[in-house]
Amino acid sequence: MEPLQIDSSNASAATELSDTWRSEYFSTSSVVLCLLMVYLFIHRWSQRKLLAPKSWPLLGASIEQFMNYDRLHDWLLEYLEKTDTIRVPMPFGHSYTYTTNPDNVEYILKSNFSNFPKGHIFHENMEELLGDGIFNSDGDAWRQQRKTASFEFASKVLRDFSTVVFREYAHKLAFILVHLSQVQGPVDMQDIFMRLTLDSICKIGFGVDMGTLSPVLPEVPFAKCFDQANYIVTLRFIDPLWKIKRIFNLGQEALLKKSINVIDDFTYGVIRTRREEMNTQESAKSKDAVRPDILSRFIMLSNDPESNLNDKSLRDIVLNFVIAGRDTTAVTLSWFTFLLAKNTHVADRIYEELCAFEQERKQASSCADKSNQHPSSASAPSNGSLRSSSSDLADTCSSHPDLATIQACISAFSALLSYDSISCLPYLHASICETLRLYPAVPEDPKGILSDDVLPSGVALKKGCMITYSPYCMGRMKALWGDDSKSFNPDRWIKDNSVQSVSPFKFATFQAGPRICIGKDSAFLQMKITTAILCRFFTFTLVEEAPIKYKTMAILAMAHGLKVLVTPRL
Ligand code: HEM
Repeated sequence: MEPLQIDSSNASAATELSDTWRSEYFSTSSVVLCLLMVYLFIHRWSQRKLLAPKSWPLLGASIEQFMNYDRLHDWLLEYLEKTDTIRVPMPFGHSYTYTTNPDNVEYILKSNFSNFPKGHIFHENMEELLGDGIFNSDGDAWRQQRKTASFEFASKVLRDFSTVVFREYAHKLAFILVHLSQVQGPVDMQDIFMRLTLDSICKIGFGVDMGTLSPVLPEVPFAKCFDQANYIVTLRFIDPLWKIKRIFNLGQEALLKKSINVIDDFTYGVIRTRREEMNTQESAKSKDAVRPDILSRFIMLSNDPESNLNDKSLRDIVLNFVIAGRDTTAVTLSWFTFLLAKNTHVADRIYEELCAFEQERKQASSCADKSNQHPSSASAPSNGSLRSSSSDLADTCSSHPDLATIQACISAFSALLSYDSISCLPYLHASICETLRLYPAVPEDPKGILSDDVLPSGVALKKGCMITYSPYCMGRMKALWGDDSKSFNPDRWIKDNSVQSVSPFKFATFQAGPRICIGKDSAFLQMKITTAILCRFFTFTLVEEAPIKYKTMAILAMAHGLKVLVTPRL
């Protein structure tokens, strides 16, 4: 066989061609690369004076945001301290604007309210968890729920019912702490507060006894899945790929699906039970059928075909009230306890206020008892003659602090706490406000933008993007609270021995305007009753090795809980 002949002139031509092609390819690539570098350089250079996060083409500032996700609020604060409104560019030309300017906040929440609904981005991101509930709806759907819920919250029946429930559960909590204080080792107060508020909102909201607040601290799959779902839907705000992950049921989105199933099973179960109770002839006749809980009112409303309320709407309503009533109050109580553990002088002042309150109340009730027995002798009793059996008990408590007497003291003290009586605890109230200033339960509150707009500070807003006012950053701004804005100082709230009200557009922790938090008074009622008992009977010591930091999600929860040592105090 003839060997294959290679035409050497053809081969060298081919080599030459490929060399030329290669060198052209490399030089073109080098030019493109250089142009890209120049473009990137100019892109970044043109932003050198920008006080907001700098962007990259196509990606916006998402890399920087992702890298700071665990400390998102403080990352924003670093920028917002330089200028009160910033634009954070996101991938594909989208952007989030953040503001801490009270005039802007008033404009968004009140003056031009109709241009800043929750919007479709928020609705879409939150839909699996919140559905079309009050937190996640606009227009008529929101108005209808707001009207019914406002009516409920304004009722004295609900207030009285809530007071009894809050007192009962706070009392139960204190007994559990007495028990746990005898056991060596730290207690996770955030977990306990979550149980407290879950049990109370389920009782007040749906008339259901959950029993999660019990000395054995049982596992609560609903609560675990609820927290997981809350975290994952918040993550969607910075993850441009979440929809793809949802379609293919990948990663966090797969976990979300599982969590939602558990949540739904629980919620539909609550609705079914309540509906059955209301439908049975026997309970319809009993006075229990007209329980003052929120779900019962909505179920009654759903019987009217014009209301358009079905089981799915009731499910959404239930979950929205759980997120509203459970997490917000529990995390505030956790941050409050954390701040007291770090500021023992504040804990001591609250304790003194509560001891004085206890003394006064006992004297007042003793006076009332005496005047009931001897109406003619009501005018001038001497202090010495006013010793009631409960103050005798207090003496016993101090001298013999065994478990049974501590518990008896707690019970006697709890009985003094009512809606009216707790209104005269200014320092305690101020300490809660101060906690909410530094650690607002809803740290960032985003709104959609319906049409192009300009904020009072002059910043332009683009239709379809998002504007967020940041209660977390606002609470820490020197420009709003002075040089000591980052320190915990309840006295800043007090003038002439009473708590000063502050504009809700500056202290925006409960939002403001037409969508202001409906449960604000209820939250204060529960927080004051609970903290009064806690501060009167316990001290809390932080456990060194446990770092306290927040987890970035819709609610400002502590990432690793709040591990403390609890010591009874008499
Ligand atoms: C420390 C406790 C609380 C804080 C800091 C707080 C804060 C807030 C904030 C910032 C909003 C506006 C959220 C948004 O943009 O939609 C809100 C709304 C709301 N809150 Fe609260 N909240 C607290 C407790 C409660 C409680 C205990 C309830 C009821 C049980 C409640 C019921 C509601 C409801 C129903 C809304 C929706 C109002 C609407 O959109 O019209 N909140 N709350």
